[in-house]
Amino acid sequence: MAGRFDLQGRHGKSRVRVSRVWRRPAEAGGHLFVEWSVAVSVVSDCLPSYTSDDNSAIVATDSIKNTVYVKAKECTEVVSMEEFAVILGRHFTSLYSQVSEATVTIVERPWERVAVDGKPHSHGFKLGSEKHTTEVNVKKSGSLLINSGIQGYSLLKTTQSGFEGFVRDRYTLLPETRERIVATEVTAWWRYPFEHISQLPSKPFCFTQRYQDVKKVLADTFFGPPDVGVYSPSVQNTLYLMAREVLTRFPDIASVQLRMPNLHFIPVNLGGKENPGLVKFADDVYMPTDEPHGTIEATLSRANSKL
Ligand SMILES: O=c1[nH]c(=O)c2[nH]c(=O)[nH]c2[nH]1
Repeated sequence: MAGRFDLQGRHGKSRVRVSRVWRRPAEAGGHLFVEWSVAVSVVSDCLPSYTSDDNSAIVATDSIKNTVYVKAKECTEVVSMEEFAVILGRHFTSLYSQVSEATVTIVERPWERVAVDGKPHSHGFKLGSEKHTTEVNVKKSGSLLINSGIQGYSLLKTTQSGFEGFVRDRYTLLPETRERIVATEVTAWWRYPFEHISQLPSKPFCFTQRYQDVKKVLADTFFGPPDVGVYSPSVQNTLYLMAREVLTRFPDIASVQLRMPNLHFIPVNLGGKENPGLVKFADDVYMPTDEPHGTIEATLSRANSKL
């Protein structure tokens, strides 16, 4: 077989759901709570398990799943999802000689502390919408890649958006406009600059704070100032300004990728022979639809980045 085929495999466990509570007293801010869906995938030298009945090198995916709970238990101090992913990646690549590489992906369920009578509750949470995600790759050498992101960040504004000057040919029906609703569900990914375990910051929780900061910069740029907003000539331009602001504000983010579907709100004009002008659109009644929708995405990196 050797020489004829090149076999590369990986295995792991997906959708390992784990929650953890860190029980701080109310005076210290109350309980911290997270719910994560973890996926672990290892590159492991266990080729005989593919080509024969020899499973002797396989770290069972069931053991991989168990490890997620063991490590969660061991995290007696608060950790961010990025740190937890690094802990798992280091574990698999250091404990098992046959594992050369591990990729750990985590999606957080967005439980948010509730406020009762305007006061943050010490142990009450409600589910939010957009999700923090991370994908961490750890190699046996200690080399590292950390990407984090946001999924399902739904943003909409009712004005200060238009679309003009695009190609007009025999296929074009869309009227030009300087007044429309723009809505999207942002997916963002960005890369942190740490390329080796030894470069990781020791300050706990900085990844979580950075997620909150990026989220705010994305939304603030999308919306503009609260009273007047900011005009968007296209989703493309708004996407670029959002990405540029992330790189400008956070020098340690090397590149950012944004996917922003254009979720259409179509002007409603109804009328027939007998009832012309039954509903005449005056920037008021729309038909929302996400099928079909525009797809707009781009990656912005620093020009001199080696990444
Ligand atoms: O902001 C937009 N970008 C497009 O590329 C596009 N295409 C389209 O039909 N509407 C829009 N809007």
